[in-house]
Amino acid sequence: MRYPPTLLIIATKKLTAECCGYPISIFFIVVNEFCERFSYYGMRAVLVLYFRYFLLWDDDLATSIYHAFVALCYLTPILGAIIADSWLGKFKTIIYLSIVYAIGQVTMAISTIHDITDANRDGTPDNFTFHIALSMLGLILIALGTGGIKPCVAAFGGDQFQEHQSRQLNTFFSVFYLCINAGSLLSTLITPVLRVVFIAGSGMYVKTDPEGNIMWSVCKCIGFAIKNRFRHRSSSYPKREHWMDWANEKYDKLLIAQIKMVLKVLFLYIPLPMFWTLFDQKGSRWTLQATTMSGDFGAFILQPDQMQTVNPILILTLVPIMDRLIFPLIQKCGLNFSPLKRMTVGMLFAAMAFVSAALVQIEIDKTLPNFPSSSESQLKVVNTYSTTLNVTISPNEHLLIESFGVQLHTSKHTYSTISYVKSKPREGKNAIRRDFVLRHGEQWCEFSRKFGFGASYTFLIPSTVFSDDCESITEVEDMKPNSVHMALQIPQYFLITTGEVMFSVTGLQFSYSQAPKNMKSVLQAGWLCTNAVGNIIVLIVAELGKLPKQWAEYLLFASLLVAVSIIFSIMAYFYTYIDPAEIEAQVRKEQGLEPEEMEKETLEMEEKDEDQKNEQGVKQTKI
Ligand SMILES: CC(C)C[C@H](NC(=O)[C@@H](N)CC(C)C)C(=O)O
Repeated sequence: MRYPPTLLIIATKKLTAECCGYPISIFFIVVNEFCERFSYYGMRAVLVLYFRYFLLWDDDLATSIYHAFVALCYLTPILGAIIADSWLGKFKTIIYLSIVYAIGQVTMAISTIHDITDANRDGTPDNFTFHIALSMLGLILIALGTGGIKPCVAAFGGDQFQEHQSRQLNTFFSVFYLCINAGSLLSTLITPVLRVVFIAGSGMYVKTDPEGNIMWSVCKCIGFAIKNRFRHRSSSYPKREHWMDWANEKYDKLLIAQIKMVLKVLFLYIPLPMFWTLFDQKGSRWTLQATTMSGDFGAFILQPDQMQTVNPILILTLVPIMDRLIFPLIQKCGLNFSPLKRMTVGMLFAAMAFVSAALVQIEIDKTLPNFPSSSESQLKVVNTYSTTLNVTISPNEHLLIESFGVQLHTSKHTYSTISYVKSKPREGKNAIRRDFVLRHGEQWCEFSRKFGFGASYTFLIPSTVFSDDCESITEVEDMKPNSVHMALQIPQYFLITTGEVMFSVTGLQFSYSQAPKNMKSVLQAGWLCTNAVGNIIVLIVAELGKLPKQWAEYLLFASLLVAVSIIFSIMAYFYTYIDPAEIEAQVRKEQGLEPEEMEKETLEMEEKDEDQKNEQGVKQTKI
């Protein structure tokens, strides 16, 4: 059916100002995302330290609450999407939830002021319950804010593009991802929150109206289809093409078609959390791995947690390389590297990253001392006597003996235990050189020592220490310095980030392109939920305990992801890419309805193209 030209020129979609083919409003959206991620990652970077050193929680509790918070941040997008798509629209949802977000950050900041409850001014809060309650409230508000706006911002960005800007729309998601990572990278350096920028662009946005309580209608429609199917379960009723067609009696064909599209994509998401389970271990297992490595890069010393910044740095370089070089090259070679294939390859890269982490771990394990197990004891014997002594230890097969510094002979002599070390010093601590000053009344002496990262030392101070100016101090190396360099983690970071570019950037884009117009935020929320589930899996694995050997755990995760990627590739094989707008137009046509304004515009564009092709030079004006 063709429409008369008078109808075709009715374009109600707001005409957006363009720059290099992109709507100008996009600028405000990507800057907003930059600021939001800046604020989020800036706070997240110090969260575990806050739990550990301010609230004085132990490592396990701090890690669990941290992952629970991250999971909550990626679950709340469902709420944000419902509010946006059914009630407020994306623009207002972003504004209102940003306010919630800002209140959360302020609450969190107040919770860190220990003076509030430190009545005796001893530097320690007197009422931990107050600080814990306030910080939990702050975190919940932040999770609501960040999670709530996250699915809307990506979808809102996508909404700014018109039909003829599909190439720019794809690039937008890459630029969007670049901003996420630039924001997270810079947040470690600077802190102001500049979310005002988003409101500044208000007049330029295409603001699509929410279409009523869409989520409620979706739930009712699905519920009805299931009930109706059950009622007609007898074989005497003819089968229908899709189980959602059992809602035909009561619900609009268009809504049913839209639900089918969303369900198809959500089904495809089922195996995806496994990718995030591996990806999010950068912040936990990989950082712990880095604590047993040397961060001495000569010109600078890298702390284990700083190693994580390699990820956003690599994103900033890899996204343009992939977009401009690798993907076009693959296309030129005639290979069809479709979005779902990219995501599968992304998963395989993440699995390879874990194999690389396992290899590094094996190297590290070779350098680690033998720590006593629960059925063993560790004994250190230091001979400070002037001659060699013979030490006899009664036979005991469970005794693990190590001697340090001075000679130890096992024969007949008593020995003394100096210290007991169960693990490597945390966070790879130990500065390169330390100066010590020993004082006793008026007497003092000074000495200086060079230490290795992750090493542990004992100093034996004899009674003659002040008379020989600290010369007689004996240094005992309890534990050797970390000898495996942190640079060895770079390959695993490179592999996981390459995987991320293929998986995450593509997933973001795919979720937008396959969603019906009124459910774009919902699918973005579904996509973000895969991350939440991934974090919950990390939580469960961390709580259930791990394999005795860390490298084996890395290999287990790698194998699981390979298995999941095979399942995903099979599911992807049966997935047919759709153009939601086309399907919606077709259903409308079948129902004898007028095409939507958007579609009129599409038709207008098509008309234009046709006109140009025919070289008729007929110009159409939009009013
Ligand atoms: C897509 C999201 C689940 C995660 C995304 N994260 C990243 O882009 C990371 N490379 C950032 C890095 C600092 C961990 C996000 O939107 O934050």
